[in-house]
Amino acid sequence: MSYLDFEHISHTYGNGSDGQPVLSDLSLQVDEGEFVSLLGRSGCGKTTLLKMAAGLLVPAEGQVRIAGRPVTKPHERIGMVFQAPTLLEWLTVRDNVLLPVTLHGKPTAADREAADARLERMGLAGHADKFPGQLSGGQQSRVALARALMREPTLLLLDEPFAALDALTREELQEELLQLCASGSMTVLFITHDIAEAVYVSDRVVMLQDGGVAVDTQVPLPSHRHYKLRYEEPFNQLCLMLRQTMEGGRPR
Ligand SMILES: Nc1ncnc2c1ncn2[C@@H]1O[C@H](COP(=O)(O)OP(=O)(O)OP(=O)(O)O)[C@@H](O)[C@H]1O
Repeated sequence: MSYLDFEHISHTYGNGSDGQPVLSDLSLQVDEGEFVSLLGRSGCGKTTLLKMAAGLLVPAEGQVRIAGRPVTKPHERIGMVFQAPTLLEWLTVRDNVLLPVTLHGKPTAADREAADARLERMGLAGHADKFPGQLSGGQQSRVALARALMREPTLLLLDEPFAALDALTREELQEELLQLCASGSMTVLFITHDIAEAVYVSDRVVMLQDGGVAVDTQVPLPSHRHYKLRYEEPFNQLCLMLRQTMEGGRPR
């Protein structure tokens, strides 16, 4: 069943995008529990679309719906992670994870326990009382993910969350993200520039081009992912097709 709907979205920013539409009559449906990656050249409108899903930007034309309801403001069951972990340096790791709760009131002992449990799940037990500056980049990304999951979002929006990490840490975080999403109850929209990352983590890959959807393909891989899949033929064929489309070449 469709959970997140972009219906005939068109958007122009004015001066910032030279008056050209960034998105032009784009429609896209994401099912409940589906993990969809958005790929596309820099500036094609991926973040614009994500901001619309988050209720941070209203499309000039068209409508975004979550569970059938029009999105007009930020929705409380949405979790977001940005490229930079955007942690508050003056708060401890635990208090950063608690931030979505703190914004609505004083955290209870149960909230603090829940934050610690999330940190433990992300391999960060023992780091709760540290400050973000005392953590590595990968650990900070894990804290940002734990924070996004704190209020058990139904929709997780990720904007290149692992872009600044080294290749192996990035792969570890991809695995952790897949485990976190394994229950299948959370719908995920994941922006990345990395074709292999998009294919590895997703049920479906959507490529944006010229303001619309250029490719919308299911990922034909078993739902239980294992790193060896990255070296197999179906994985590489799909990566090649996406790369050729992104380069403007003809898809095979
Ligand atoms: N607030 C804004 N004001 C004006 N123009 C903007 C604004 N935000 C984005 N743009 C422009 O809209 C276009 C799409 O931006 P967007 O950030 O959605 O692209 P993107 O696909 O996420 O890019 P990247 O992969 O580089 O992050 C770009 O040309 C950008 O310069």
